[in-house]
Amino acid sequence: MDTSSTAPTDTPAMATSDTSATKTPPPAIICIGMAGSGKTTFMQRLNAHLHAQKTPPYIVNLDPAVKNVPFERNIDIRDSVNYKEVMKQYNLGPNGGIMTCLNLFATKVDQVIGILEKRKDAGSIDCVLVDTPGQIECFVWSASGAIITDALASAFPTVIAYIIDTPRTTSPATFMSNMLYACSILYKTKLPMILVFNKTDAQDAAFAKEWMTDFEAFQRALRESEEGNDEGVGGSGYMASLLNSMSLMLDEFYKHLDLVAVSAMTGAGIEDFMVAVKGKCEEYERDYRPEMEKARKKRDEQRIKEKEKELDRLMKDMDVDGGVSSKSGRKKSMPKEEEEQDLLSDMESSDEEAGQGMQERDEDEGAMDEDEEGLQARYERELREKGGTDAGVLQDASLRRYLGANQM
Ligand SMILES: Nc1nc2c(ncn2[C@@H]2O[C@H](COP(=O)(O)OP(=O)(O)OP(=O)(O)O)[C@@H](O)[C@H]2O)c(=O)[nH]1
Repeated sequence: MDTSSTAPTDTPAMATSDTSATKTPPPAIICIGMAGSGKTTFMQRLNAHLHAQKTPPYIVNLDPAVKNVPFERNIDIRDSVNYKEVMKQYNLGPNGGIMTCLNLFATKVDQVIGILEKRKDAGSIDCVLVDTPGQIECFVWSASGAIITDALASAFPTVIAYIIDTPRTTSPATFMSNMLYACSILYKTKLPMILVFNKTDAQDAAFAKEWMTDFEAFQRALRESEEGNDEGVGGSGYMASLLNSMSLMLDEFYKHLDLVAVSAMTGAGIEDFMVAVKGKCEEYERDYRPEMEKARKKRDEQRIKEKEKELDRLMKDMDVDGGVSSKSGRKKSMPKEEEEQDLLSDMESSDEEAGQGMQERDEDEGAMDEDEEGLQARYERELREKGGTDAGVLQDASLRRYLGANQM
């Protein structure tokens, strides 16, 4: 298979002048957002900002389908897998191609984390930036996306930056859809999240801040859009009441989020974003890491228990526990039901040994038996019809031998 799947290579990140920064672990920022929300532009702006601060980030591109990336990457999925070739070889569409590339890349995630950890230990990383495919579900809802995110989160304080296209979110319906998506990503990844309202040079994000902090303001906007027959709300009472109940439910969710208004185009709000990242990293260390470690410990314990159970079962199957004195012997301390079950299987096996159990029929063998029987019956009938013993026939030594052999 020529998917050009090679080990990820990294381009050395510039060593920072201030190695004291390594005292606090560098954050990993995973940029997720709908297609066209401005992830790449945002990363480009962030990259420029961090370079200006003399803390250049370590950049990982996980979008195999992107054509031009306007900044230097240290690790690029496109160096490991060839998106077009994957599509051709597996006969896939664009989304299937992206998912397969991510799956192939996920098999090398240990190497990627190894590279990152080496750089972290050397103190040459201040921040890891990860760009993801615009087909959000390919990353968020795929097993490989979860593997990559988990691996990163186990090595670095990881923050999700959920990029939102502000001008396209001004209607209560699209706003709510976006919030639900963010909520599901938070639930899926279980990582701290920052809502990045991008393109604020084109549309102020004040309305979003208001809707997220003042439930009544959102209700008002809902009513207005219903009266104005807004896109998605459409005068149907059902949609408005659905949004209404959802906004109540999401009220709790908003409390766990930071909202930052930025313009990737002009650079406004980037500093606020970095402050929010710092806050989320503290939150990660305080709340998320202990939870993650608890979950990992539980998973390991569960795995050990399952292994012990398997081993126990295997030992029983092999009679290593000494519970059986002989094949037909009674088994020590065995519950009645189990004993019956075991007896049944013993019977089955002894039947099999005696050749009475259910066995596959050998067709040739059966045909031969029938032929032999038929021949003997035919011969006896012949004898009877010819009046008992036909000297001529019985004198035939070979036939006598044949009859004798069959009557034995
Ligand atoms: N006005 C304005 N336009 C922006 C801003 N950020 C991005 N854009 C524009 O939005 C469009 C999409 O930007 P990208 O950065 O390619 O978006 P993306 O999310 O990476 O796109 P995919 O990777 O294809 O999903 C481009 O035309 C950008 O110029 C911004 O802050 N303000």
